[in-house]
Amino acid sequence: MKKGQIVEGIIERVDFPNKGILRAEDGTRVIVKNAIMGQKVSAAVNKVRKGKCEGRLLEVLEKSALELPEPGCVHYGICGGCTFQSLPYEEQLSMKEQQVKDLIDAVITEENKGYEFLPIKASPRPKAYRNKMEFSFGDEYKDGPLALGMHKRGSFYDIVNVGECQIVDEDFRRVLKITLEYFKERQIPFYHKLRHTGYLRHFLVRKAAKTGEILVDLVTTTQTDGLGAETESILLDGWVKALCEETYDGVLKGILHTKNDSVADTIKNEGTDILFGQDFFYEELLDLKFKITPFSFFQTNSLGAEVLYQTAREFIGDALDDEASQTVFDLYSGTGTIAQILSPVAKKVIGVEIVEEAVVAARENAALNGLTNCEFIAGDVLKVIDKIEEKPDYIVLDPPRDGIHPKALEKIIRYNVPQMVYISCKPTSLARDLEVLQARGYKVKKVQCVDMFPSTGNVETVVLLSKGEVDSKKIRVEFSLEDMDMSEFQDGATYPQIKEYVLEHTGLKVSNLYISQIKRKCGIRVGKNYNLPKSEDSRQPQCLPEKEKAIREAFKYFGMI
Ligand SMILES: C[S@@+](CC[C@H](N)C(=O)[O-])C[C@H]1O[C@@H](n2cnc3c(N)ncnc32)[C@H](O)[C@@H]1O
Repeated sequence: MKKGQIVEGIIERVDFPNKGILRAEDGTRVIVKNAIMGQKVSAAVNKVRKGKCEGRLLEVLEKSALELPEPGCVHYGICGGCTFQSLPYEEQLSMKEQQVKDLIDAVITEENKGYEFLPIKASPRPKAYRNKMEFSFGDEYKDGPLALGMHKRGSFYDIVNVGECQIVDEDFRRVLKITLEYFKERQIPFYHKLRHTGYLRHFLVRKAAKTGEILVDLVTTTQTDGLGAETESILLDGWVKALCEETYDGVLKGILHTKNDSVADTIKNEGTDILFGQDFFYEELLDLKFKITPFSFFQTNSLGAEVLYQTAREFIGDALDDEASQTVFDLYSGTGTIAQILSPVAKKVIGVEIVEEAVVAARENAALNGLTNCEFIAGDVLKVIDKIEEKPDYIVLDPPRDGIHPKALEKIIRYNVPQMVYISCKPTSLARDLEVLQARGYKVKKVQCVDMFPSTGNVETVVLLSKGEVDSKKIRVEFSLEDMDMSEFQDGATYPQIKEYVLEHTGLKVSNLYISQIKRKCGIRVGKNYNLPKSEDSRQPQCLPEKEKAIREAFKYFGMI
């Protein structure tokens, strides 16, 4: 198989999250992203590495028998947001369930083979389920009119207007439409990612499912020279007026303006002004109230989150015997949702979360809910757990997509608690961490998927882990980092892994050359002659400071520095 070759075939299956597998005529398996099981497609091979072949979807030649006659959204196929909109919801659920089961079965040890894989739980709303969207400004095609919506499928630059988006409700669509029309009429320039010029970048909308409260945030650069006769404050005042006039009274709680001049294509908080109202809103989950600020983590499907937390609570309920005397650790606690849900059944809950703003919100939320046995600590789990004096009887883990840092996982395992619940939003990282946990004596008891992201390839998984019959308090378990399979993380963290991490966390694309430059700066071994200049005085492009920072962050994550 060669790069550039065109292949045709039927998609045999789809691996997590959206990797269609096509069997080419010569028997080679080609990964075709965004294809659906049963579709006949053509693809252009764009990567051939170590026996793995990837292709870019060119055309769907024949629909799959599984697909609906009409997809559920007019933007389907163009918008990069939803891959599985054309599959009936039941099919989406069984596909995700199978993908997670396959990933877990591939790592499950012989003695854990009898674990219970419970049927997937559906999102209470398969449509209009999101409480948060990050829309981008751009043009629909080169030098086309202003657009505000999602990235086109497979494009880093082009934006598609998503005025009829089905995974949000009418209020999202209304504020989106008002905002696009307002800035389009005034011909306000969008931030051009290649030229680094322009003003409008992103539009963040959050709406609570239970309270109906809305918070919006316009993210711009500080480049106000393109605003013509209008000064920035007149322009923004007009936008606020337009939103307030056309949005129902009382539900629009705050209109914010965030300035961000970073090269990375992610929403960052470099200073936020309140243009109207307040910079927070309230949501309710399982009879508890939560204050949410623009940049702190909160599950994006509120009703689905209730199902997720209920599932975790049921698993924990099975495990906590003498509830009133147990100390529970909620690691990676965000705004403290899980801690507060567990508070009534524990002596004390300690949450650890890296985002300071989320910790402040968690404390406020606990007070708001009248809970007095929750403590929240700001910092990296890896470091904070060395400083906590109390020992947990029970641990709940809800890490970010990359899973748990191996050194943090080691420290967590050292607590030797009899039971843990692991909530994961990325089954591939979950499977990796389960391998370590099993090797350290944890048994996988139960696994259940909860669909929080209908029409997309993502899914949450809840796992109950147990030390089995072993009385953990009497056993001293010795292990060291040398015993662990750290190959994925040590200076062996591969270039593709570093690139993926940087892209996922900052939106920046970095080259092998830049990674190797920063490796050298950090004193990390670089493969012999890897991207060395051909001669001493030859000039190579130098890594921009922002990309250097992102690469260093990745090195830190992988424990390389
Ligand atoms: C999937 S969220 C879970 C949040 C919370 N449990 C919930 O359900 O709302 C993961 C959280 O881990 C936090 N986080 C990421 N890396 C961390 C680290 N190294 N130490 C502590 N928290 C971290 C993120 O900021 C985020 O709030």
